[in-house]
Amino acid sequence: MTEKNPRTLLYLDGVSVSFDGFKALNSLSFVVEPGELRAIIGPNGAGKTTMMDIITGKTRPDEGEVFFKGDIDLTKRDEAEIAQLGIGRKFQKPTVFENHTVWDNLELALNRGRGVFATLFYRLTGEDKRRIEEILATVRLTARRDDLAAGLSHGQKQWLEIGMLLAQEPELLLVDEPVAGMTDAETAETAILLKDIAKTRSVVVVEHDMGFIRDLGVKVTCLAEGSVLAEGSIDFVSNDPKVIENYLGR
Ligand SMILES: Nc1ncnc2c1ncn2[C@@H]1O[C@H](COP(=O)(O)OP(=O)(O)OP(=O)(O)O)[C@@H](O)[C@H]1O
Repeated sequence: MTEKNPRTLLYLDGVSVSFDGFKALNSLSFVVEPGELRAIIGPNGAGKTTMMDIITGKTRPDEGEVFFKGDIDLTKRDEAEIAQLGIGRKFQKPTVFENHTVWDNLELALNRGRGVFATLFYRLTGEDKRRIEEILATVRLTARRDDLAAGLSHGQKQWLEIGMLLAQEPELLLVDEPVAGMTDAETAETAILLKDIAKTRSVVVVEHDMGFIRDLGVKVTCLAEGSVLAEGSIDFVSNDPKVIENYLGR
């Protein structure tokens, strides 16, 4: 049982969910503190995606507690409400608007909460522009601001989408396999970028790339068969015989 602290940003305890009798999550407990960057590793089918689905309200747990910012019960909220509460999710595949410029993608993301009609007549304030400039710098796309998103590399599209999520000012950002398909240079830059982002919010990143996880240099949680197998520094986790047997040694 995990001790619940009112300052804890995300708190999962004893979370289980089954699909057709198969336990995808099995009494999972997981805690993220404000401003924390956490890496999640684990074999295929370990429950990493299902855990993200539970946090974002896509899947309901059969059992267990899921709280955000101390006392907000996420199991009672739907996906839209959870996004509104400040939980952003980056899926594996980038879904940027290819035929719009980098700047316009960020402007659209900034306007997302305003509704279609309001957006049509909305003019960016100086503050909005300053915010977009800041996001461009964070996601390393200042020099590409006027280029169509279609012309970006795969890695840059991933960064743009992270920028679009930042426009929503999430307190918790969930990022699923961001470096899959990236070049080595982009992968190294993504580790720096996520560390920058985690200076102002919490980030949970799922990845299989162990070099990238090592670059992050943060606490790692290894999931297997729907629960936590090991948790701690990368050296601690990667030397755990259970982790070697279930994941690294495969
Ligand atoms: N909606 C669903 N219906 C049936 N089974 C599901 C569903 N979602 C997940 N599962 C099963 O639950 C298990 C956990 O899957 P999950 O996608 O969470 O693992 P994962 O750790 O994200 O794996 P990967 O690294 O391959 O993405 C898998 O065996 C999967 O087939």
